[in-house]
Amino acid sequence: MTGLFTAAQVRGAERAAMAGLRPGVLMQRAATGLAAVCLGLLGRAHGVRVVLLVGSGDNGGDALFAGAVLAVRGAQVTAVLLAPDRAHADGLAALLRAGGRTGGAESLARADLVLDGIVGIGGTGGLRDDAVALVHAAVAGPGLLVAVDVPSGVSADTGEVAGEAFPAQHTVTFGAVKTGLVVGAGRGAAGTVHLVDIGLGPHLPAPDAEQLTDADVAVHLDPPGAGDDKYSRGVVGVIAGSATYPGAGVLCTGAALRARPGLVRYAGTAAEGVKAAWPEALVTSGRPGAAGRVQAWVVGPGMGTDEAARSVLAEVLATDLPVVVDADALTLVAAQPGLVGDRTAPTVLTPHDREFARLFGEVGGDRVAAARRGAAALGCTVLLKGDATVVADRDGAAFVNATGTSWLATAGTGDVLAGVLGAFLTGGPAAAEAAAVAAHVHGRAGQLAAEQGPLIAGDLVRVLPRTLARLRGADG
Ligand SMILES: NC(=O)C1=CN([C@@H]2O[C@H](COP(=O)(O)OP(=O)(O)OC[C@H]3O[C@@H](n4cnc5c(N)ncnc54)[C@H](OP(=O)(O)O)[C@@H]3O)[C@@H](O)[C@H]2O)[C@@H](O)CC1
Ligand SMILES: Nc1ncnc2c1ncn2[C@@H]1O[C@H](COP(=O)(O)OP(=O)(O)O)[C@@H](O)[C@H]1O
Ligand SMILES: [K+]
Repeated sequence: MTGLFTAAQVRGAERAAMAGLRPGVLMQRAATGLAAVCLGLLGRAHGVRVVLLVGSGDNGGDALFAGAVLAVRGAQVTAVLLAPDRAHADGLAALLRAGGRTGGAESLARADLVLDGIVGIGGTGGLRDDAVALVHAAVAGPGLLVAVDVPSGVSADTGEVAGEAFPAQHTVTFGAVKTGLVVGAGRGAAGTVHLVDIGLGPHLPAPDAEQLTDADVAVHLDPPGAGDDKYSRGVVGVIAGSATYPGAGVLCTGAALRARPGLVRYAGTAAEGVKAAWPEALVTSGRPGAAGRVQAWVVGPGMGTDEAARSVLAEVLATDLPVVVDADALTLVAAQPGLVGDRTAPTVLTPHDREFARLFGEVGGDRVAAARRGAAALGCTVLLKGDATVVADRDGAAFVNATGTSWLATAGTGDVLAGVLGAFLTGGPAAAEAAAVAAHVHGRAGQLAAEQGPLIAGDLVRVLPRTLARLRGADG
């Protein structure tokens, strides 16, 4: 797992680490690591033009010391100081000693690399006007955009951008990954995140949220053993689609079958379509109770929101089985929250932003807090979809998904996610982790399918076996 941390948590760890170190050591580690990443990105230093955007805090200090390292290696380094009388004095002296100089924003027009040291974890509110003007000039220029610790303008804690932010292609972050680099608008502004170890590890508290790695997911993908049969692999029940629109039922059932093949039962009005597409599924057009025993239900995609759908949903939610509540079922729960309020078995709600708003009010800029708010309000697990899907449990535990591709923004991919999630809910991990595993697998399937060009939802189902085989082989 990759821990995600808030600015306050990182500052606390910094204080503890500093207690045993000479002043300035952590900044030297940060700046040396930053310069090494820049050298790696540039391929060489000699003759390369580097421009530093320098605010008056330690973030600017990091940029100045890294600039000094690059200048010693032969780079032409120019520091643009936002507040010349308040720039980090030792950092500026080091840069000048190394042959660097100070200059104006016009240097950005010829930069090979721009280091954004305007503001890091000490930022508050929207980026100020003078900083915004520099960011615009950097974007207009040809340089590779690299943020120091956090792209200026991004909230390190939440990923919110109040106003504008430095649109980094790479972010070199120190000590720990901040939550705001991987979620919401911050994810888009951060580009590729590089973590530089500055020795905070032993001093960091439990993380604010977590990201699963391929290896974390692989432990939940054991192949069947000699003693397994179709029932022991988990029985998923799917209620999705309608006679007129069977697609959601076909996608959801196919995803459940492909994700963790054991047994999938389908109950609903898309029975004919599902039977034709998936002869492996046990299909009934009757009510959920007629489907036979299942270990987890997926209910909602394309099922409609009429009284018949409401009554089917109520029947499923009245069981003591884990349930994935998706799409139309979310609309029904928004109208009647009591449907899930009394459940003790795991319930995972999987809204996109509009569905979330109907249930809990607008998502807002802090997506992790929003998911936590929803989970606490209904005592459920909430999987909030997005380019970085967030999972929050009712106890506050949270995951931010690290996989995926914007090619997933196409109809029906959510139906596939619901089916995959149903499959993982039948065994193994607890609800929140199952949801995080499903989002991870779904994102990897999207990446794999997108290698062949634009994907449609059915492609995700087709590549699921190969996705799982690849993940099973993951060792880190
Ligand atoms: N923690 C660690 O382990 C380590 C931390 N390290 C580094 O220290 C950094 C934190 O440094 P920090 O505390 O000095 O704050 P920082 O991010 O430079 O911000 C303060 C500056 O921003 C300005 N400013 C504020 N808001 C603004 C806005 N909206 N728009 C524009 N400007 C704004 C504010 O201006 P002022 O309010 O003072 O006028 C002041 O100039 C951290 O991110 C990392 O890089 C590493 O060196 C080593 C280990
Ligand atoms: N821009 C994007 N980048 C990455 N993933 C996305 C993006 N847009 C949507 N997704 C993912 O695609 C899926 C869409 O689900 P949903 O909105 O329910 O669509 P549908 O109802 O058509 O199935 C979710 O898993 C979501 O996280
Ligand atoms: K920065």
